[in-house]
Amino acid sequence: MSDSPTSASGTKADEKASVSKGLKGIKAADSSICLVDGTVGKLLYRGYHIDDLAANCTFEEVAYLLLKGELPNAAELDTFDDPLSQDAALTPAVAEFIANAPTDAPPMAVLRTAVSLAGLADPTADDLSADGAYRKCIRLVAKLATMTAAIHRARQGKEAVQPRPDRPFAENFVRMMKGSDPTADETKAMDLILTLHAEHGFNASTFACRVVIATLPDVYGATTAGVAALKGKLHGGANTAVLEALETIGGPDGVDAYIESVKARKGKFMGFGHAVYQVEDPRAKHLKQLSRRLGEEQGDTTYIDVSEQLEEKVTALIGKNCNVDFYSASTLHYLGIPKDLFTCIFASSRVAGWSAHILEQLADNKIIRPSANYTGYEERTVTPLSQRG
Ligand SMILES: CC(=O)SCCNC(=O)CCNC(=O)[C@H](O)C(C)(C)COP(=O)(O)OP(=O)(O)OC[C@H]1O[C@@H](n2cnc3c(N)ncnc32)[C@H](O)[C@@H]1OP(=O)(O)O
Ligand SMILES: O=C([O-])CC(=O)C(=O)O
Repeated sequence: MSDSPTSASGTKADEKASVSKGLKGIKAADSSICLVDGTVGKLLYRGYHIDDLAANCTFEEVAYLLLKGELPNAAELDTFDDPLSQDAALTPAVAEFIANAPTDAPPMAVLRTAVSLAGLADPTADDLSADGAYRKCIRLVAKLATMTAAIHRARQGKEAVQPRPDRPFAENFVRMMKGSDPTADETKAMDLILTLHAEHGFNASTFACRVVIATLPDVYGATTAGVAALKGKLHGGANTAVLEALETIGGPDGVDAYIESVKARKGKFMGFGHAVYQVEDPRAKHLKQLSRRLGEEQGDTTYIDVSEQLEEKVTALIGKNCNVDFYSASTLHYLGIPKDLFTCIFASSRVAGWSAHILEQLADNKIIRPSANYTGYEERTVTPLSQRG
């Protein structure tokens, strides 16, 4: 059966009908969560500019804003913090799965499975009432950071560090990864990274969450889809690919040769280009500054020096700016995080945006089912197997 109206002649469907490949530029639903204006590089979460949020809010405040629509006052934030910290601990099955996962498995694959497994341990997983779905979302915002930290520890053969309900989110996150208290600077850096990555409209992973939740399964399944989509190197996985590029380049002297090698194999420059921004990604400058500061504090600016050179040369060459993944690579590296964990850090933040979209989709649901411009055979008859050449 054709998936779209066929031509009047009844022969092959019209191959020239207009499609928007990748749904680029198509508005698939109303949403009040995020504005991304790619022509001027403007990003608003619920009407607040990303620069304003980056300067003035913690990740908890941003998560509250995304999920509830307004910034919290102090009392509201306290109330929000309760489930956020109490739900942070992992259930035994999930903790055990992470502790025993193959250490060479991609951390994002472990995270994806852990999120799905967490759904099995929640007897209320299928409750999609407004309250029920909200509680699941908070649970996942709380747990992805704990999962990420536990994955990091397990890969080093170390015991997971339990979350401390009395600690702020970013501090707890770094603490669970390091196994000791972070410095105020490390906590601030993590807070900024989490805020900058939390939300970005109908990006691929968020859209995947919305497609899944729109069939009314459960929040865990929708979030699993988000993790699965974010893993790819054209999306969240680009941050790992950027660090691989920096390692290949080695130092400022290697930049030109690297650019030539990408050109020669007609490859893509990881961390450059964006589906929406035609100008600078407004998050990149924050990460660039943070990366330089961390590099200077550590007395090793190699990767930030290389990144800045690469940015200048690649932008001039391909006419595309760097995106959020570009400077997050050197930043996370300076924070001592191994490159294949970068995308899990991204997921631990983006889960706030995914959750807001899951709740928004549920509040005014319509199954998401676009059509294809069918370009195959119109209709033909089956030749019996014995007669096929
Ligand atoms: C959090 C995020 O997801 S941010 C994005 C992270 N991804 C990356 O950094 C990977 C590298 N970048 C890319 O692959 C792309 O720019 C994407 C996937 C981000 C956006 O893709 P599109 O919406 O198709 O971008 P756009 O329409 O501008 O691309 C048109 C052409 O420009 C060229 N182009 C785009 N980005 C790049 C790049 N980084 N390097 C070289 N050429 C590029 C390609 O020829 C592309 O066509 P193709 O995809 O058929 O090869
Ligand atoms: O919006 C997109 O296409 C990619 C994304 O998630 C982001 O830039 O944060």
